[in-house]
Amino acid sequence: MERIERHACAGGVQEVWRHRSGVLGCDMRFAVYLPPQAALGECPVLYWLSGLTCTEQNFITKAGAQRHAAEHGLILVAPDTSPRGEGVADDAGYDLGQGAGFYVNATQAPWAAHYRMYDYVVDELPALVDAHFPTTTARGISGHSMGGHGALVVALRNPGRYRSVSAFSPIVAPALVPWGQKAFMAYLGEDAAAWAEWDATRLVAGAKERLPLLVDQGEADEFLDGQLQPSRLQAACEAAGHPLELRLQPGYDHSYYFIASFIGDHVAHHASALKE
Ligand SMILES: N[C@@H](CCC(=O)N[C@@H](CSC=O)C(=O)NCC(=O)O)C(=O)O
Repeated sequence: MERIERHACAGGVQEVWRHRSGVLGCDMRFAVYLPPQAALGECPVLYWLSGLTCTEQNFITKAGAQRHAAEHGLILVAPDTSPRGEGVADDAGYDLGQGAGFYVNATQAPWAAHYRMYDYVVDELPALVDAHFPTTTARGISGHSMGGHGALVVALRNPGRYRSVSAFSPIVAPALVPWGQKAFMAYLGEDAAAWAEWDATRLVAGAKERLPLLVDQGEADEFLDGQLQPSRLQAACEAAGHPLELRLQPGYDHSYYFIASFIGDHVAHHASALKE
């Protein structure tokens, strides 16, 4: 593992690391923010999953989360959004292939050889982070759009592993919208049953743990009706009795300006669960 960036930030340190991923079969980068408290002892970790077209850079350069993490003593970890490299399958579209891993384990050629972002986020990355940084066992997970879908699915599929979960503008029902349908057809094939395992609105009904979901959604989001459809998550949560706080924010779009406006609330939400 090699550190390739280090910047003083909000009293702590923002770093970017490169490592060989055995799960993905390629070199990967992830960002880690170490708050000032990490110099003195162990801190809980909040994982952030970014959206389509992102790398590990978007969140750390645009969201302004570091000052909130410093206030609450949380380590932030933000991985890249897919495997990458010359030998890794790709697509001409921005919504499939490199930059668009969708946090699933692909089963179909040519994607299955490298696209296992779920295993990477759930197992390989936390093991690496815990081995190299001063972490407690307390973990939260959040994300945006494709990464919001990823955060919800990862938390719902892993009862007991995360103490908190939240999302900005998540793709809540990927099996029913164009972004998700394109990715799932490519990565998972035609079997609808396989798709349901990666769809938050389908997973809520059978969730083994009723971990409260915090979701922020901009009402002026250009993808709201076509790709995001948060009312589907609301209906699924109501039917299952799953706690959901869905906050519709007037005037906000899909961008990181929206995330930057409310990331403080999300970090505080995670901190209250992670520091219990
Ligand atoms: N057509 C756009 C789509 C890309 C886009 O909007 N990406 C979002 C996430 S969308 C869902 O996962 C994003 O986070 N972009 C990066 C950023 O820094 O804003 C395009 O290709 O521009």
